[in-house]
Amino acid sequence: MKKISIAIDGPAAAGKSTVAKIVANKLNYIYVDTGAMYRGLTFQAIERGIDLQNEELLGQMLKETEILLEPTEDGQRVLVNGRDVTSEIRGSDVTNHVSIVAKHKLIREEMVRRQQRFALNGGVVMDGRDIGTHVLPHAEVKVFLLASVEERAQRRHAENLAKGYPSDLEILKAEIAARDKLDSEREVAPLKKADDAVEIDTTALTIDEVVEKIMALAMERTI
Ligand SMILES: Nc1ncnc2c1ncn2[C@@H]1O[C@H](COP(=O)(O)OP(=O)(O)OP(=O)(O)O)[C@@H](O)[C@H]1O
Ligand SMILES: Nc1ccn([C@@H]2O[C@H](COP(=O)(O)O)[C@@H](O)[C@H]2O)c(=O)n1
Repeated sequence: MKKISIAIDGPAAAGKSTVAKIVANKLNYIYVDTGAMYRGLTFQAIERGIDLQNEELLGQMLKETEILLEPTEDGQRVLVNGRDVTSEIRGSDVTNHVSIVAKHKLIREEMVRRQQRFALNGGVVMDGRDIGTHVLPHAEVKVFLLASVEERAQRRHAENLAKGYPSDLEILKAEIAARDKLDSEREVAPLKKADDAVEIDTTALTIDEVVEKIMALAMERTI
């Protein structure tokens, strides 16, 4: 069967990585979480005390930084220069600063180059903010996942509580909205639905229902 590329974009906590992982497993494709790459770089910059507005310095650091995404049983491991930072990059410090790092042109150009290399042979499910518009503009399947900000915050809140992390629903909602605003309003490759993407509002859909819809699109384009 032909191996295609599937691009999944959308705002924060819309369910992109959850469904992307399941679809990739079902199709035996590789899964690329591009947000984890921006998060990995942000983690390292914060740790080194680098000014996140300093594009030149961040760009230089990225050139010297290897970011690996390794598949595991239940998801993926993120290695930054060989160091496992999988859980550290999900912390609130990284989450609340990553959009500053991700707005820089130099950073995006290099990240996009690396992401395109992952997809060279097809057979990839990639999620992010600019996959359908910039990284894989020729992807056979493009999906733009949406859900209301209340629903997204509620889902993230439930996830935090299940993991035993402290969580405040109102703070989460404000953080998600702030990140969406930065990601949508930046000059370079903003969060935006590609003209040819299929929009799926997941507010009232289960994970399985969303997966089914994406699998149906994939089957149409694979045959
Ligand atoms: N359709 C759905 N119904 C209910 N819960 C969902 C649905 N899709 C995803 N979730 C849950 O919502 C939370 C956020 O999902 P996920 O991490 O996949 O979002 P994301 O878009 O990848 O987020 P981010 O952009 O912040 O990386 C998770 O706890 C996930 O289990
Ligand atoms: N293609 C992408 C992917 C992510 N970003 C930026 O990274 C942040 C974290 O992404 P998550 O999917 O892990 O939440 C996101 O808010 C963006 O700032 C991006 O710019 N492009």
